[in-house]
Amino acid sequence: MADQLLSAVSDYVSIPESYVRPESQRPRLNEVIRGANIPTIDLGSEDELQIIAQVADACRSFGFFQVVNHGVPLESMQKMMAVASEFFRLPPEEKAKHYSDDPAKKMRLSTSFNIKKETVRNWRDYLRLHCYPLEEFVPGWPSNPASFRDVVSTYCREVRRLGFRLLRAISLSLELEEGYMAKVLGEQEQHMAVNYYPKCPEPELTYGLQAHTDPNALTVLLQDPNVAGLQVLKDGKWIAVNPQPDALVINIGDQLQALSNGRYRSVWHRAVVNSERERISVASFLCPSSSVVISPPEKLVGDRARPVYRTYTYDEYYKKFWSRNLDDDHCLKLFEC
Ligand SMILES: COc1cc(/C=C/C(=O)SCCNC(=O)CCNC(=O)[C@H](O)C(C)(C)COP(=O)(O)OP(=O)(O)OC[C@H]2O[C@@H](n3cnc4c(N)ncnc43)[C@H](O)[C@@H]2OP(=O)(O)O)ccc1O
Ligand SMILES: O=C(O)CCC(=O)C(=O)O
Ligand SMILES: [Fe+2]
Repeated sequence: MADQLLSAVSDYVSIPESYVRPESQRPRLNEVIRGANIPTIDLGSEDELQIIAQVADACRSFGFFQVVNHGVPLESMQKMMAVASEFFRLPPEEKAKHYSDDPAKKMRLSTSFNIKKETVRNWRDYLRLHCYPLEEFVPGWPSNPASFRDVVSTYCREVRRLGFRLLRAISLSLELEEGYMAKVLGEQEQHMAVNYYPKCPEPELTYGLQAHTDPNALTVLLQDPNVAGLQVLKDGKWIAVNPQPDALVINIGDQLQALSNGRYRSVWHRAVVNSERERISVASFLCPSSSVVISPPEKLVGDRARPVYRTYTYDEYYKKFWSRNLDDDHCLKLFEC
């Protein structure tokens, strides 16, 4: 029901019980490392070999990096954030038209993560869109704000181009042919989560989105340049990602961890909230289509007797992924040989 949306209420003075995590699962914000940040890679550099080396290093050590000079125009990023903000400011009755709890829907507005299933809620509303091929999905997207479809489809096209450019760099960084990952991952699906995290009066007690890894291949995250909230797990410690105004955040998803035979890492990350400011982020997920077979190339199996993970289809993987809780053990563990 649409009245479950956090954005249907103008301000909270305390958080309802249904959002309060048990003591042992709280974010412990005072223990988070600030000022360390994830690597930043300048994709505009003329030194391609250096870019590829930096990509290899970031994917191995953090599984996360920010990119600048990435080819997505700043204007397009700003318009995407503006239209997302306008969408969540629409009157509740307008947003209610898009509300659904059914995860199989290809366009829906919902709250938390999966309210039919979870025991504790997240401090988050989200709009989820299937984005590829655009001509199939755009007619089903919201038409209010009036510029929504134009702005979001332009942004989606640009992000897709960036995604394929990154897959090329990732292939080369693993000493594979430049088109290897794009070919193996096939005609990739593209999904978007527009995340809205309202101000939260008790941010120590809850999450925007609890710890998880992304089940897809590669994620491109646009975030509010002025409000931090994304945190990445590194060596057992949570590191706060400081947003850079012109940067996009890239992370390796589970499928690239499997295809690289464990060399590149799909790492745990989470979104926390704060009491001062709302935050918006826009996650674009490049996903293999469901029939794609995931198995690393011979070259990356190397001298080992067998790959780290057994061969599976993406369909098999994401059914398993969704049948668990988001913060259970790493889903790839269930596919180890
Ligand atoms: C953490 O957030 C994410 C998400 C992503 C996503 C990257 C992708 O790769 S998206 C590609 C996967 N496709 C979808 O999510 C489309 C929506 N779901 C479906 O089409 C189907 O549910 C299904 C995934 C194909 C499974 O179908 P079926 O076998 O018929 O079983 P169901 O009864 O539909 O679902 C099983 C179980 O999982 C729950 N669930 C399914 N999808 C989602 C979802 N998108 N979000 C939350 N929960 C989901 C469903 O409710 C069922 O739960 P039960 O307890 O009722 O069994 C990338 C990065 C991210 O951070
Ligand atoms: O909002 C964020 O910073 C993280 C979002 C995220 O990890 C996701 O949507 O998968
Ligand atoms: Fe994520």
